[in-house]
Amino acid sequence: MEVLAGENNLVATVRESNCIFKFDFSKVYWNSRLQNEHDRIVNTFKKGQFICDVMAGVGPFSIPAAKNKQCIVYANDLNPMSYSALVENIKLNKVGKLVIPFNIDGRRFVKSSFRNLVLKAPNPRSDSKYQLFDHVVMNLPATALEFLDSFVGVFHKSSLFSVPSEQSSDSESNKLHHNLKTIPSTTNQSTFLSEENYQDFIDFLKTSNMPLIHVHCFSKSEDATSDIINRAAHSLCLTDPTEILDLKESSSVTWVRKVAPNKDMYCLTFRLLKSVALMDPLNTQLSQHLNIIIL
Ligand SMILES: C[S@@+](CC[C@H](N)C(=O)[O-])C[C@H]1O[C@@H](n2cnc3c(N)ncnc32)[C@H](O)[C@@H]1O
Repeated sequence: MEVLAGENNLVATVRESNCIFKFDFSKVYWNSRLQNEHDRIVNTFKKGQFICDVMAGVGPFSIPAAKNKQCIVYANDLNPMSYSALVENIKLNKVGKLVIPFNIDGRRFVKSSFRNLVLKAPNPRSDSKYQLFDHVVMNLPATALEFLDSFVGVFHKSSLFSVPSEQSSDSESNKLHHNLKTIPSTTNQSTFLSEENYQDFIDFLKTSNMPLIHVHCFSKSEDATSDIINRAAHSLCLTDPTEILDLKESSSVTWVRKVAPNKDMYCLTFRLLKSVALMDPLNTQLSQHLNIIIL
């Protein structure tokens, strides 16, 4: 983007969904054509739910979710400029008690935020013993389907209880949890590390709703639904793509907008399968590696 005439200043203040967003157009992503899509997704959230916004930008899903639905949102963006604008917009909209901002890669964010939420249990807002996200939003249409591999094994013992190789995200989230008064950090996290507690968590999962994932993508295919489901299934290590659509009440492929004559943007919504979340990520990586060698 370039200024052709007038002051060389691309800082804008925009109103959307009862919220204010301030950002520098030349440094971050903003598209007012997505307002309907932002509203459509946020309208599916129920009051007080837990949201994981993996590619949050300057906050057009996260901030309305907090301000209009009182959701607790873990909001992340890899671009430091987006992160700074997100932090400023959290302040502008006075949702600092509900939105926790992060500035790390999306894959790492999925793993660490899922683990942190489970380990921060119990949730004082509900009777539930452990807390899971209710919704995950992934709006990076060019590659977000590939990021679905971060959910493989996200609740496997090794993902939940091993010490992460990079500590920064955890210490940052611990610091931020102190600001988030609605979820006090637990003092005795080590109790979750035992075999017995992991079994307790597995029993909890048996009767729990898994998160709904809303992942944006592009497709040029005439049969966009099959194209998108096949690509998602591949990232999720599913041999049968129809498994994604098994839970028909919660799965859908929604057309969002045309971005070029032969290219459309869609949103795939599906409930994370327990079998995917509990897969052993090491075995999966090994079998994928072996497949590559054999092929
Ligand atoms: C299409 S924009 C969407 C932003 C916002 N959700 C919205 O609807 O306006 C995609 C965002 O993903 C961020 N991003 C790109 N790669 C990323 C990654 N590996 N991890 C996390 N965020 C990433 C970009 O900085 C950008 O802000």
